[in-house]
Amino acid sequence: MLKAVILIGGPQKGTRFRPLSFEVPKPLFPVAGVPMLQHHIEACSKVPNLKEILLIGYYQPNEALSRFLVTAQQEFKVAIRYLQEFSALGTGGGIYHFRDQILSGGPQAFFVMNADVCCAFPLLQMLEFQKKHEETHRYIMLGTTANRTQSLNYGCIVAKADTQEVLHYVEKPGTFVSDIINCGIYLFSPSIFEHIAEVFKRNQQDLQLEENSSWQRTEVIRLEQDIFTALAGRGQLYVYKTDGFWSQIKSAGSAIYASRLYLDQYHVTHPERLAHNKAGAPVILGNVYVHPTANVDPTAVLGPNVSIGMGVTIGAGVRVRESIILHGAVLQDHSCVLNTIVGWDSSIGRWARVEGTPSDPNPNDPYAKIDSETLFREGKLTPSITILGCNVSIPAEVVILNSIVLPHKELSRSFKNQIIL
Ligand SMILES: Nc1nc2c(ncn2[C@@H]2O[C@H](COP(=O)(O)OP(=O)(O)O[C@H]3O[C@H](CO)[C@@H](O)[C@H](O)[C@@H]3O)[C@@H](O)[C@H]2O)c(=O)[nH]1
Repeated sequence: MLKAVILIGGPQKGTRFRPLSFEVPKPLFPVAGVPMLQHHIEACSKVPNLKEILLIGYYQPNEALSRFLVTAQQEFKVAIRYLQEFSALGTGGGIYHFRDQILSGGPQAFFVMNADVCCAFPLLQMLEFQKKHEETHRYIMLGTTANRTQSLNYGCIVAKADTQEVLHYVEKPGTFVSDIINCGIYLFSPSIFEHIAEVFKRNQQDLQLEENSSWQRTEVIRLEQDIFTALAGRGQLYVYKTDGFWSQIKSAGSAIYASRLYLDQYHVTHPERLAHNKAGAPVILGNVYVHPTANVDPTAVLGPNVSIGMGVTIGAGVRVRESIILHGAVLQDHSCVLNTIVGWDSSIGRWARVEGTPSDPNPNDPYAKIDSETLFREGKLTPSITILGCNVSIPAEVVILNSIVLPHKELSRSFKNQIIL
């Protein structure tokens, strides 16, 4: 029997996702028409004998999460539970704290996945890789190739060329270590907890020596720095390299990029989710997802890379490209929306133009990843995609460019490169 754990983090971690994470926990933000987490869950549901998925995080239980769990369990016919950490315990501390729940029922192995990645999830291949070398391959991490500069933003893996044994692991190094990076998806045998227990005990001893020590700190354990670095070179940790698509989803801009990757995958996995050109329907360019309840005027032009949410209304002559339109939004006649996320229930007036600047990876570098852009550079807002928070109202005939608009704002004029509070 197998299990899977998805590390969903908690509220303060989603800062690069504001103002969207005000409304919905980041792991539930829709990517290619479905909550980010649903892609992980669907991949797990295709693994034979995977009996349970545990979401571990420090969000307060909330209605959106509970509703999602109920629907996902029904749709994917797999048990899913949310386990709440009392505070952020780190990527290793969370699974250690809930080790009894993970190990109940006696799984031979379990997957651990970061929630904020988008990926083809080659879980079956990882399992096969482990099975082939049962004696040694206790812990497998998914790796992919990045370019030299960007590799510094990730966990870097040096592996033996023939066996793929991890010889050296450095989390976000200061100088170049390796162009193979950690994708944040692992397959562990239960014995991983022995290694985490060692770190836990060491933390305890260290804290006993300190004054004003806090009990909580012994429980904070990072898989990357505390476990992988120590396991490297000991013949137990291996990397399975994938050439499939992979990206982090840290910022709102990367959600649009991740949507593009998943929409492309829908040609194989969910062709029914892709809109097609037909008589009396809007013009579709490239990959577009339209929720069945959306009301789109046949003279609108959508795509490429557009996701239209539940109950959205799109008027005559509207143009949408490289954007996510969240549920209940209204795009009035002849408005134009490019490289933008339009928040829930927002409305864009007639002939208005809402536009952002994409932060796509360099298309000429096959290993380039999306940069998780910082909000400000040299005191100025970096040009990025435009984000309208929920219930924002944009008047007719204005231009909103490279801006972030906080929820419930009623704008009265054009704006450029601004955060509108
Ligand atoms: N439950 C729980 N989850 C957490 C916690 N801290 C982080 N997470 C979750 O763990 C994942 C990793 O988050 P970060 O700690 O922010 O790390 P990172 O900068 O994304 O880097 C990690 O992922 C990269 C791939 O995307 C890796 O390259 C890198 O090595 C590392 O594993 C995210 O899904 C986040 O929600 C925690 O205390 N508790």
